[in-house]
Amino acid sequence: MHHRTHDRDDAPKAPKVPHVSEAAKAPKGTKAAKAPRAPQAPDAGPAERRGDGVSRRRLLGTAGAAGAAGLVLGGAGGAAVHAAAAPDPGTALTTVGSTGVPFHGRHQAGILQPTQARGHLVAFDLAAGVGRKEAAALLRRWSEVAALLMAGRPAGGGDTGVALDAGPSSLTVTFGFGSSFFDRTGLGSRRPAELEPLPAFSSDRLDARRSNGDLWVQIGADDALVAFHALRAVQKEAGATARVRWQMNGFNRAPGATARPMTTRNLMGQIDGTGNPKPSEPDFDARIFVPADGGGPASWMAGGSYAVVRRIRMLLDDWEKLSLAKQEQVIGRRKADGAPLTGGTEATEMDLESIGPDGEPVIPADAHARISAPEQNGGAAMLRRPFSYHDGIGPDGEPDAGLLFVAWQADPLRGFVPVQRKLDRGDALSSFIRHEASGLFAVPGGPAKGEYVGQRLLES
Ligand SMILES: C=CC1=C(C)c2cc3[nH]c(cc4nc(cc5[nH]c(cc1n2)c(C)c5CCC(=O)O)C(CCC(=O)O)=C4C)c(C)c3C=C
Ligand SMILES: [Fe+2]
Repeated sequence: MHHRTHDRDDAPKAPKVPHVSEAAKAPKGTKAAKAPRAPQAPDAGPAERRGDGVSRRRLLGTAGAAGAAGLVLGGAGGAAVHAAAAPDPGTALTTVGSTGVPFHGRHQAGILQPTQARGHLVAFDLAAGVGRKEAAALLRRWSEVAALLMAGRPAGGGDTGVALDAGPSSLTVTFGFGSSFFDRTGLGSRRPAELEPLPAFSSDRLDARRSNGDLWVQIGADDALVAFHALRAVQKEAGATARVRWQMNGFNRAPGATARPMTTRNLMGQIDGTGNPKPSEPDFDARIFVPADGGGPASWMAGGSYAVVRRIRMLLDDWEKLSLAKQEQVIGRRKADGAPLTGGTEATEMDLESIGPDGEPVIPADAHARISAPEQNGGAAMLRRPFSYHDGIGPDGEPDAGLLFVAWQADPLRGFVPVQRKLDRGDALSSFIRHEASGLFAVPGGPAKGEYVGQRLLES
């Protein structure tokens, strides 16, 4: 299978997918939304998502034509599927499989890229007796395998073959360090102040066994087998050095599922991601990434970011009993199109001053979108890049489903913490959600070529 890469000249050089025009080649960098408050990169729909200038309609046209050809040739739906792996490169159905993300770069992959259709979040604890040297060797092995898999290549000796016929499918593998990693490896003096444990919130119902961890890996791909393959490879490389502490599996809308590029929906049915900071905004980098000028004990974090991970259960049986109008009041935005209750489109700014004929604010005082907005929190902002999850029905007879909330910021004290403090005090959504697990991880900047993730911490 031929692979395309999103951007950057350090990407593996591979032939392009035939039938995708030159216009489909990815421009450098992540494309920024143009309209104010437009959906930002991680949640934008396929054309924006890929940053490749191929319109959704155009992709559909390609897929439609190739699918039809498969049906004609094979005479069955299954044949159309197999056409993607057939030797004739002209039969590619879409670019979903062939799209790759570079492993090397200023930031690790898996932060700025659009959320993928499938995700795995895994925390590991170092085994007893393991120290800095073994941890460094593990990060080196993990980096090597991630680079191979993200380029659509096998993991090396003993590859399981699970992803054999697929391209990289926008696979990203992202690595982070929990606070306990620094104690375990004798690196306490290098622990960033930003990794100070999150404060307790009154609504927390946290399960310690599914929280935190020495190391954290986020895997995302637009194909479930590609994601699983990467998960197994990462677990295998952990070997005797680290063992899984917890694992959570998530999903998002598949690219191409909607008729036009759209911000994704969560399991409550809301368009979720609209208010995210946009890479085009002047303060985006400062809000999301650690600056290079540190020079202190945590200067190894330059270009990195802090990931707040929360497993947030949705109390769907209760939520689904609410009328549409009530649901919209809880969020402050319309369910159908994500527009603020004060009108316009999804891209329109909320008018937080607007008063309705009943004398009440049109966007209620306890509406989630009002309370969490940066202008209500001294400018605090984070890049939300979540996966939904569904683990069947819980012992309480209710769906064990919700959001694997992953928020990225340069400093949790200027991102997640002040916003969650405010939400904890009076968010209308809080009756319908429960925070069940939590983690905070330092995610270093991306590796340069020849480097592994975390090398600047582990070898200097
Ligand atoms: C502490 C941070 C946040 C938590 C926890 C959180 C949970 C959570 N949110 C939704 C659904 C929506 N959130 C929306 C907006 C929004 N949420 C946060 C922060 C947290 N959310 C922020 C900073 C914002 C943006 C506010 C703004 O600038 O306008 C929305 C509206 C659409 C959008 O902007 O994304 C929805 C819907 C759920 C379901 C949830 C927990 C399960
Ligand atoms: Fe939210």
